[in-house]
Amino acid sequence: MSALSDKPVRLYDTTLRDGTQGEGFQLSLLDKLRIAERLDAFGIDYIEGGWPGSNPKDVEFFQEAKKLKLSHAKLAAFGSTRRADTPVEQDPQVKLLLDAETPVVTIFGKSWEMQVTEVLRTTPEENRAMIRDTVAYLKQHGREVVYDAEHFFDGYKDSPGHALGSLQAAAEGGADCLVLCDTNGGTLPEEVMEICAIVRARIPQVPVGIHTHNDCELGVANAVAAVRGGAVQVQGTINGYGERTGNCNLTSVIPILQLKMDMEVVPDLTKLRELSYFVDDVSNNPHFARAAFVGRTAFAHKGGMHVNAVQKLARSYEHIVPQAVGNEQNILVSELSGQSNILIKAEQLGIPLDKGSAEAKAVLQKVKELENEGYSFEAAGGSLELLIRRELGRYEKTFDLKEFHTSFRQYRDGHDPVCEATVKLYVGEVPKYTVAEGRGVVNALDKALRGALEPFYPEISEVSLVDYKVRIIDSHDATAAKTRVLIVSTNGEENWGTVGVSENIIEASWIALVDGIDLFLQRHRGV
Ligand SMILES: CC(=O)SCCNC(=O)CCNC(=O)[C@H](O)C(C)(C)COP(=O)(O)OP(=O)(O)OC[C@H]1O[C@@H](n2cnc3c(N)ncnc32)[C@H](O)[C@@H]1OP(=O)(O)O
Ligand SMILES: CC(=O)C(=O)O
Repeated sequence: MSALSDKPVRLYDTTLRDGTQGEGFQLSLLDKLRIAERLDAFGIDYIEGGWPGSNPKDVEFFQEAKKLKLSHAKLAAFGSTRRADTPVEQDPQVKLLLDAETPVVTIFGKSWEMQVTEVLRTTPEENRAMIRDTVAYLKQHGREVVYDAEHFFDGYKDSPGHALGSLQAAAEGGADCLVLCDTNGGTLPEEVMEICAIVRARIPQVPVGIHTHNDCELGVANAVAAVRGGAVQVQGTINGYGERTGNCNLTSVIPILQLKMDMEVVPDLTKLRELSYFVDDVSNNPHFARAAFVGRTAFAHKGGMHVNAVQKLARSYEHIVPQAVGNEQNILVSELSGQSNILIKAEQLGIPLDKGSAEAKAVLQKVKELENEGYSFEAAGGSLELLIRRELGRYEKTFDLKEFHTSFRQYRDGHDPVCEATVKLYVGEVPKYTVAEGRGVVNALDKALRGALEPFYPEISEVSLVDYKVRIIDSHDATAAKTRVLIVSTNGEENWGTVGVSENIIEASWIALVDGIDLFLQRHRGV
C-alpha cells in the first residue's frame, strides 16, 4: 500500500529549504528547529529541513532535529541525484543525505532534455541512470524516497517522451512519490491539470505530487489544478516564501483544500493565522496585510455598502467565516463609510448609537471632512475614538495647551546635536511650563508634555510611544504638501494609533502625540 494513501492529500512543507532560497528569508538553526516544531503541531505531514550537502547549518539541523519530539510529521532531507559518471555509493552528496538519518529523503533530478545536455552536460541515458541509481540506493537504505522532477512541465511540453522517461526511471528505482515541479513557475493551471492526469495514467503505480512556484501568481492555482488532476502530495511554504517570487503558499492552499474542496488535511485550521504570523516573526519579516485568508485585511470591510450588508449577513461579503482560519472581521472607518461603520465602532466603544440619529450623522460628517483634509482613521482608532467621544459629549478636557516651542542645535565642536522643546499648558487653573531635551524633536516634545502632565496625572508614566510614521500627502487644493503623522502608543497591554495632519511636520506630530496621551487619560479616568 502506498505511504500516501490514508489521507486525500499530504502536505509537504519546504519553508526550511525552498523558503530560505527566497530573498530576505533567512533562518538560524534555532529558528529552523522552532518552525519545524510548529509545523508538526499544526499537522504538516512532511517537513523538508534543508540540504545537508549545502552548508554546515543544515547538517547540524538534522543532528539537532533528532531531539525534537515530533508527533506527526516526517522529516525529509533534500539533495540532488548522484553526479554524472560517479557511482552512487561514492557520491559525497548522497552520503550526506544518508548521514542525515531522516525517514524521508527527497532528491531532485532533471526532466527537461535541454537541462540535461546544457546544464548537466551529460546524455539522457546517463541522466535516467543517475535518477534510477540514486532512488534505488536510498530505498536500499530504508528511506521513503520523494522524487522531485525539476522543470517537469517545461520538459514535458518540450519532449513528452524524455520527461516521462525520467519519471519512469525514478519509478523503476522504487520512488514513493513522483513530484511534478513547475520550477520556473510559468505553467498555466489547465496545463498542470492535464499533464498530471497523463502522468497518473502512464505511471499509475506511483502517487504523484506537485511543487509549484509563483512567477505568474499561479502557485496556489496550479497546486489546486494538480490535485484536480490526481496529485496527492502538495508541496509549498508558509506565507509563500521561496526562490524568486516564491512557492505555492500553504497558508492559502491549505484552507482551499479543507474548506472548498472538502479534504481534511489538518486537524485544526483555526491555528493557521497564528502559524503564518509565527513564521513572519521568526524570520523577522513584516506580515503581508493583504494575504488571502490570514492577512490583516482579508476580512476588513471599508465601503459603507459592504459594512451595512455584512452586519445583516456576514457572508454577503465574506467567502468563509474568518474564525475558521483564526482570523476576524474588521470594520474600517474612512471617507468611504456610511453610518453603519460608525455605529459598529461606537458600539465597540460601549457607546450605542442609532442609525439616522443626529450624533451618528455628525460623526460621519466629521470623519469625511477630516479625511478630506488628509486625515486617515483606518490605522488611527485612537483618534477616531476621541472624535466620537467629543461629538457625543463623552469627553472631558484634561488640559489646555497655551503654546509649545521646539529647537534643534547643531554644534561645530563635535558635541552631539540637541533637540529642545518647551510646553506651556494649564490643568484647570494651574499653569505649567516645562522644558526637555530629546534625541529628536518628537522625543523632546513627548518628554516636555509628560513633564508638564505627570504631576497631575502620574498614570501617564505607563504610556510610551512604539511607532512613529510620517507620510507626505497632497493637500486637497494641491498647492502645498501636507504631512500626516501616525503614532502608535502603548500601556504595555494595549496599543492605540493616533493621527495628526498639518503642513508642518512638528505640528502634525504634536497633534498625534497629544491625542495619544489624551485618549489614555479619557479611558483611565472612565469618562
Ligand atoms: C530547483 C531547485 O530549487 S534545486 C535546489 C537549488 N538550491 C540550491 O542550489 C541551494 C543549495 N546549493 C548549494 O549550496 C550549492 O549550489 C551546492 C553545494 C549544492 C553545489 O555547489 P558547487 O559544487 O560549488 O556547484 P555549483 O552550485 O556551482 O553548481 C551546481 C552543480 O550541480 C550540478 N547539478 C545540477 N543539477 C543536478 C542534478 N539534478 N543532479 C546532479 N547534479 C546536478 C550542476 O551541473 C553543477 O555542476 P557542474 O558545474 O559540474 O556542471
Ligand atoms: C525541486 C524544486 O525546488 C523545484 O523544482 O522548484
